[in-house]
Amino acid sequence: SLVVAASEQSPSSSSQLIISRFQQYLKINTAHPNPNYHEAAEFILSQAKSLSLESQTLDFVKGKPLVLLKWPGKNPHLPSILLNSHTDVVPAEHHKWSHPPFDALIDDGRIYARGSQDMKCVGLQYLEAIRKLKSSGFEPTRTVYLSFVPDEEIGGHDGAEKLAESEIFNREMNVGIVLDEGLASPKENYRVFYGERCPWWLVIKASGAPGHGSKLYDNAALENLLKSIEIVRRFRASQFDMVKAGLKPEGEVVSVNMVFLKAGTPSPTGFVMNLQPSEAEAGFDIRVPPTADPASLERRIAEEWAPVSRNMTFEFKQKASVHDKFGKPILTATDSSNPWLALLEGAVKKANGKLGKPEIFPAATDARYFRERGLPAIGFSPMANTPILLHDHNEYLSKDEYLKGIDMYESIISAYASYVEEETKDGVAREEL
Ligand SMILES: CSCC[C@H](NC=O)C(=O)O
Ligand SMILES: [Zn+2]
Ligand SMILES: [Zn+2]
Repeated sequence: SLVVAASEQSPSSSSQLIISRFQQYLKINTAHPNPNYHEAAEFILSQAKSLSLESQTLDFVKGKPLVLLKWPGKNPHLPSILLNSHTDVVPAEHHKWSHPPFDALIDDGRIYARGSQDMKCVGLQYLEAIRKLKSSGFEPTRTVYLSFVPDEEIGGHDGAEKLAESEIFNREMNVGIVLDEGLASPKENYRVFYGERCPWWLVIKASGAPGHGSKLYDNAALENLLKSIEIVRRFRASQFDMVKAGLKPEGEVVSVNMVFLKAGTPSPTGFVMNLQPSEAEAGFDIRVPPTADPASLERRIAEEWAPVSRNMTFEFKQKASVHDKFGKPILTATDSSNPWLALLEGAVKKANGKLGKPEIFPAATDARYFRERGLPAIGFSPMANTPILLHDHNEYLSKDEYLKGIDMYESIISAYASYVEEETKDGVAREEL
């Protein structure tokens, strides 16, 4: 007979099912500003049901469901593992893509879709790895949680931040380690992150006397703003030069990029051309490494970028703290005090992958909300030999890399969920087993 039982399906047809589930998730349009969170939550819940995972939907904020799944461990007293992923994606300019961003079409082995790298891949890879572990009979010693959170791309305030400060997180879940997103790697090494830069979104404003377009005079608003922009650009170049010279990795310098410029007196045909405006402003996306001195950067902003002496003011639209409440940089330990990094490395190796040196993530992720609470959090998205296309046009992930990533998580989750030897250096058990 041509009928084949599901359990006897060839590896290739089971791969096809895995890929088609990924496509299904990618086709749900969860782009801002109107993400379809409801459909994404339904999809995740249906996957959880097929895996017999416990599930609940947390409605911290109306219209923004956060799905929490649980795979109970044999020893519920051990700290649990949290596998986090965000369900939202950034918008796409449809007409600039070679393949529509929410059709998840496959071309030449590549799956094209917004979210294919950032980070629907990871969310579903966790689940596919659990599917494989379950069918192999694996039983976790530690409890494994999975959180599918909204709003990462707009700051995470109604998503991961709410979860991290919730009653359930702090009283019930007893999380000991968090895995969250990383970045693709164009080389054969996977990248791994132990911290991230803090976003400071700065707006500087200049004001000055208006004047005739023909008049040369000091302290015009635009003149003053341009002086600041020149100074900011010099600083930007000094930071970028260190990266170009190989003196510092990308995550360890301050980045400053101008993201808007606003000035001029509108007219029906554009702007009034013979009037120097009385106000001008510019916006900057600044990223501050946890290793930088935030006070000296703030001084630089107040004294050089927006000085009162040039009639300038400034305001932060976003200003994440670089230090924790003890004044220490918010970083996950990379030494032997943190067993999870070595476990990750070993697990990746076991699945025939290679891990690069731990880095600081250049942008922001939800991991910071967990690190702020003193928990170790590691950023990792298993995509090697892949160009970094997050937030770009034609974001894609190859089928093969996606499938390989599932093997990585199978190895990682089994290592993490089985890990019990938590001992201090003198051999005294730190936890009661
Ligand atoms: C202010 S939080 C912004 C978070 C966003 N994260 C991913 O791109 C980022 O811009 O890094
Ligand atoms: Zn992301
Ligand atoms: Zn993103």
